[in-house]
Amino acid sequence: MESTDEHQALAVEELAIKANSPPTSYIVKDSESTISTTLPILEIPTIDTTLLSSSSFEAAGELRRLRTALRSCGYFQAINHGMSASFLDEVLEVTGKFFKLPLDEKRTYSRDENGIDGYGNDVIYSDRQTLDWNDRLYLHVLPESIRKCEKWPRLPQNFREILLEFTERLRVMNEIIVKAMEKSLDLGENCFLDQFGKNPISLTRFNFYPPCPWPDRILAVKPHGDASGTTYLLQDKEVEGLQVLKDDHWYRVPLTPDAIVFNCGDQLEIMTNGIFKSPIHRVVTNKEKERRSVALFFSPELTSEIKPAEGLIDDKHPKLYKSVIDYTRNYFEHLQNGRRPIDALKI
Ligand SMILES: O=C(O)CCC(=O)C(=O)O
Ligand SMILES: [Fe+2]
Repeated sequence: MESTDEHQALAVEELAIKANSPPTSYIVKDSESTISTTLPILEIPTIDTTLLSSSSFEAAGELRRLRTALRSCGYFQAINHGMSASFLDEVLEVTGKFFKLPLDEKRTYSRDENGIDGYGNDVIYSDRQTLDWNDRLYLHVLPESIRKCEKWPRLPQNFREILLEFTERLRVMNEIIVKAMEKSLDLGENCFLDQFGKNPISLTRFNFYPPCPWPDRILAVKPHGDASGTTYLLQDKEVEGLQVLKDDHWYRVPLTPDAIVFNCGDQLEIMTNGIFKSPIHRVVTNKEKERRSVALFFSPELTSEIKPAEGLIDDKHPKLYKSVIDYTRNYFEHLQNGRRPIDALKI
């Protein structure tokens, strides 16, 4: 178990069993991050989703809290989102069941060389890359025309049904939240929604993090800002791991039973001319326990031009980002080469 190539061909779940020393390609370089699991907890506000779209007196206060949260750290926890606790349990349960299938079965859904959808781990762009201690399944769900149905697990049997339901619930919630963002910044209706286009893209990432014997040297997901417009995360109920960089310090994101963790992605940072932050976050590993999470990313349709909203730009607030079409195209390559993809668009 010494050669780098050999490690790269393995699923992380296999490495977790076979490696008897930390695999070189997974060890975090000193310059990248100092890993600690004993950090302060990030106080992220709780936002009532239903209240955001109501016309009640309290709605204005909720919109202000939303704006404050997204300006300061780009995160909040959404409650009152209409999904029952038992449904969210099912989402985590089908995720766990999929990753517990035999490796050979999971590999029938392996990602194609140039594709995104399917089962696998980090795509290798260079031999200096640091790999993540994470097996994952990526599936596009919306628009229907871009689904790669052959990568959708047939087991567990209710997997597809749960994925469709979860996506539909979050699609509706995303519209409420994006509209609330427009309102909170006093922008015209649909100013951001129009940039998402008629057929926004939804991409789901099912994450499985096996226990890692070297949590102080290996990260489960290295620091990144999401490529999306908006991200909705269902965290494991018992095992923490997500950390966020705020004012140059790392904080732990608390577990949020029955809540959905929201964060802005890079494309929303661009649309808001940097007012809302796409937070840098990472995931640490756990020595004893495995962890699951499900992230759902909404992005503008591929032909849509993403740009800072006109209403946010004036003499005092110049445009900070160039316009871009298909932001996600070069995202992974930049990221895996240690660059922050959004920096390439800064004016
Ligand atoms: O597993 C988590 O808590 C977060 C995962 C994440 O950041 C991602 O999938 O982009
Ligand atoms: Fe992320």
